Amino acid sequence: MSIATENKVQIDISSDNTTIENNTTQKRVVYDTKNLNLWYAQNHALKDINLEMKENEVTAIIGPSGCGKSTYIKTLNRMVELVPVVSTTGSIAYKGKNILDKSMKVEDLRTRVGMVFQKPNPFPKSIYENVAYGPKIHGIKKKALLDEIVEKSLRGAAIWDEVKDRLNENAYGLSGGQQQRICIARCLAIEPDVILMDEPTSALDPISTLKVEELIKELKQNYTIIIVTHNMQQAARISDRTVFMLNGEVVEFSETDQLFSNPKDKRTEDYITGRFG
Ligand SMILES: Nc1ncnc2c1ncn2[C@@H]1O[C@H](COP(=O)(O)OP(=O)(O)OP(=O)(O)O)[C@@H](O)[C@H]1O
Repeated sequence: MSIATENKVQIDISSDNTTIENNTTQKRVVYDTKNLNLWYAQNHALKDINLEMKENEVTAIIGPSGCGKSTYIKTLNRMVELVPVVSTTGSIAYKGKNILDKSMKVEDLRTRVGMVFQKPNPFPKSIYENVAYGPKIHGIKKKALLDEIVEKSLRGAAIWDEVKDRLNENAYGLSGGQQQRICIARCLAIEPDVILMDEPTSALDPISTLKVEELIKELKQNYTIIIVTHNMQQAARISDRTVFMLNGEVVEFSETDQLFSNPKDKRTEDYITGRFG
């Protein structure tokens, strides 16, 4: 069943997943955040956040230091709960289910949602073992299947050609940029739907950064990507939509081209033109 509205937007309500359809796109909403508030003890770090993130898109989150970017992205896999003083109100629906609900098993969520961090953090193991680790934990034991997953994931992370002859070497022997792509391969090996990236290139040189950016653009064909970045040029280069946050609030959320060329809010304009932050 669908509801057609005057501006030809159709909302499919036949399943528990919301689909927004117009003449050119039909993309499912993967994360639907509604009235999210988060406190670290008394510190009100996220204030009434309302955001929709769609499948096969890159959503960038930008804003000055301390505005809540990392806090928000870490609520999307509930990593933020590792801080004991955290409390929340509101909801974050992931494919229709509220992940903040205590009945949601965090292990299940994290098999669907992978995360790549600011500093490459491979395990002190071989390249092969880094990538095979997740599938092994999920019970895959057959060597042939593990080999297949490792190769597919390394190809997916655009690093297979660089490492295929040294799979048994320690991942620490790779460059920072290569290590970050190993971490992305490790993430792909568990076949997530979503990849969260918290400043994934901030520790990388410009050439490695470019490779990871190219990779992100390719990965969005199969994954939904949400990336926190300090680098506005990066957000402009790789994302479909951009969120601008300030003091724990979402100031503006729109298509990336629109946000950078024609911001609606004066505070967004001031930030992207370098007047503060
Ligand atoms: N573990 C924590 N315990 C207590 N307060 C925290 C914790 N992490 C973040 N905060 C507070 O939450 C607010 C938002 O911080 P957050 O790290 O999310 O911002 P950010 O936009 O990611 O900043 P940056 O760009 O510097 O990484 C800040 O006031 C910060 O001090």
